Amino acid sequence: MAQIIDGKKASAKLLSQVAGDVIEFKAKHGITPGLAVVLVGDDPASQVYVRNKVQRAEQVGIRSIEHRLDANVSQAELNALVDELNANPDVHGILVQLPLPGHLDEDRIVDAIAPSKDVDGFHSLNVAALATGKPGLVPCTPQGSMTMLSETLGDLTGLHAVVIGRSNIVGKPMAALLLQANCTVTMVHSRTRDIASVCRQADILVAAVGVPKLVKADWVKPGATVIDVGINVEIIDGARKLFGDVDFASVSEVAGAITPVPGGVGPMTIANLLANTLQAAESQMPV
Ligand SMILES: NC(=O)C1=CN([C@@H]2O[C@H](COP(=O)(O)OP(=O)(O)OC[C@H]3O[C@@H](n4cnc5c(N)ncnc54)[C@H](OP(=O)(O)O)[C@@H]3O)[C@@H](O)[C@H]2O)C=CC1
Ligand SMILES: Nc1nc(=O)c2c([nH]1)NC[C@@H]1CN(c3ccc(C(=O)N[C@@H](CCC(=O)O)C(=O)O)cc3)C=[N+]21
Ligand SMILES: [Mg+2]
Repeated sequence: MAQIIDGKKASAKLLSQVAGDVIEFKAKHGITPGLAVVLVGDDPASQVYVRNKVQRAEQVGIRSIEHRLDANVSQAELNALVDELNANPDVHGILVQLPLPGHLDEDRIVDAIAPSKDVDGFHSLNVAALATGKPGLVPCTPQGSMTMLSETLGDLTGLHAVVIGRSNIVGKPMAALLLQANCTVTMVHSRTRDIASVCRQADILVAAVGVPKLVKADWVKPGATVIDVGINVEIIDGARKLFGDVDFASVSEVAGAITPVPGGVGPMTIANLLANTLQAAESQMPV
């Protein structure tokens, strides 16, 4: 039976570090770090995440400001809000919850955010910084996954990491961080041939797909470390249940260590968002 990597515990540790650093920041600068969360439309799943983010922010002493916009908001109206938040000195971090409704251009909105306030690390300049190993804001989910990997495995040098999924928000930045940590990195996706046999070579297997229970026991090398990023919601007998991209019941009998869903990557994502907000606030202070 695999070791269960406890994301709640890891996130509690990071949150308490951030809370301490926020106290220092306030004492030093006399202001409170602020995070603006922009939610367009009324998708219930997004509302849950946004509520979680706002609650955790308050717990660590970060002021959070929620902006809810109608699903029909125009590109110009959303851009105007982002411009206003960019100019507001009380706002140090800006997160626009994705995905946006289809009539809005996600790339243009993300690139409208001031790079120094881009706590998701999705702005083109932060993407470039990550790709070239320069300092910048790093996406929260991959960052949180790396922390759990390091705590589980120590130095990752030379390990073969396979990342399933190539999205800009998870798969690609995850691969960049693994490469930076000296892993040999393979990316697989919906067009990969014989995906099971590629995954079976992995010492580290990261699943960021959005297909419930896609990864089966025979995709996993015995003893491998499995990071399950997937958050798939199903309603079973009227109750809301979460599933990862990994078939936890069977894979946990083969893997050496595995993150559960819920209680794995999700809580670490939020803790890293708040760590990034503090980092962003620090970077905006006069020297
Ligand atoms: N825990 C957390 O904090 C977070 C969780 N998530 C969750 O992670 C998952 C992935 O999110 P995201 O990256 O945004 O998703 P996207 O839909 O943007 O990307 C999914 C990727 O998976 C690939 N894929 C789809 N089906 C298959 C398949 N059958 N076999 C192999 N590859 C496949 C796609 O391939 P192709 O490119 O070829 O289409 C694509 O690259 C979701 O469940 C999401 O909810 C996301 C963000 C944060
Ligand atoms: N701009 C932007 N940035 C994001 O970081 C972003 C986003 N858009 N859009 C959606 C995805 C998804 N995401 C999650 C964050 C926390 C949990 C989380 O806390 N999950 C809990 C369970 C929460 C529940 O009950 O649903 C857990 O896994 O234990 C899940 C998913 C961030 N995302
Ligand atoms: Mg996506």
